[in-house]
Amino acid sequence: MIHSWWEIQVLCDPALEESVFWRLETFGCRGTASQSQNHSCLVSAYLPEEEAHLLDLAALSLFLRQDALCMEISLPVVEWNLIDEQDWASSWKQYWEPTKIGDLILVYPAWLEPPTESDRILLHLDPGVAFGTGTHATTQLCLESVEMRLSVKPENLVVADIGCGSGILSIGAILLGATQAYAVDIDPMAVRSARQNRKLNNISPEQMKVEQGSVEELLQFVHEPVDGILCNILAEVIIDLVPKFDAIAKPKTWGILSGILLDQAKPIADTLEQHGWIVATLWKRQEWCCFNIRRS
Ligand SMILES: C[S@@+](CC[C@H](N)C(=O)[O-])C[C@H]1O[C@@H](n2cnc3c(N)ncnc32)[C@H](O)[C@@H]1O
Repeated sequence: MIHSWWEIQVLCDPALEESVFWRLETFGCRGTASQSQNHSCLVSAYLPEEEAHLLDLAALSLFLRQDALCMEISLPVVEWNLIDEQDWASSWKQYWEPTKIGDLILVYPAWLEPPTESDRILLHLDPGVAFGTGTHATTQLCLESVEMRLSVKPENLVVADIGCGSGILSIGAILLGATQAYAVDIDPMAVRSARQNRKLNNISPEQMKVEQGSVEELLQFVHEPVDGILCNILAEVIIDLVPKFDAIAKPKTWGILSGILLDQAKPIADTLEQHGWIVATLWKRQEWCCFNIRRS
């Protein structure tokens, strides 16, 4: 069966780019990518046809225009077209390039010939329809925090990756020295993508277990509390998940939470405090922030 996708393209002022990413992500888009075009920015994003009606797309366009009006910048041009899965695969891949993250990782598109020599650890990735190419600030903040946490070379470190998307955080953690990662995502397409990327990076299914679900499902296969929790999901979802972290945490467990807009930081911090977590550091990039947390 041919699967059709909406290709949504937004030509906007670069100042609007982060809002556009956020709106598209909230809308449920996958494979979001951007490229510079003269003094503008072209953001492309993809969504299965059955997940949006024309009216939804029109409303999205209206929100994007309202965002630009509030920021007093030029209005974006928003267009959408239906394309089939094969076109989708080639459409967005052309915009994605190898991306350095932190001091150690180089995220490398799986369809490009890898360099024979590199002073970085190569993380091979084909996210398919899943979120997590490494180009988004929220993923970068997470991976940089993982690098910082693992710089002390801990032994037998186990992480849980909630909302794994392409698996980029679990794979990154293992390449940086974690012994074991448990990854879950409610989206079956993300589960498929994370498993494929695990294979691309020569990681065994035992070392990186990937299952469909969330914290509840994680509990069925994680029998010991983990050392680190990685979670890059929208703030509203994180607020619901924080009370469930207890079940997989021990007194020294740390967490890295991303996907949080700066103006959502306070409710997240309050929720964490109410559930026995301390915000150790808060890293910012553009309008996003990433919480490094530990038990109080
Ligand atoms: C922003 S993406 C993050 C992907 C990847 N971890 C990264 O850092 O780039 C968020 C992912 O969380 C998943 N998700 C959303 N709500 C969830 C929940 N309650 N439990 C588990 N996964 C969830 C989505 O399907 C999506 O793949």
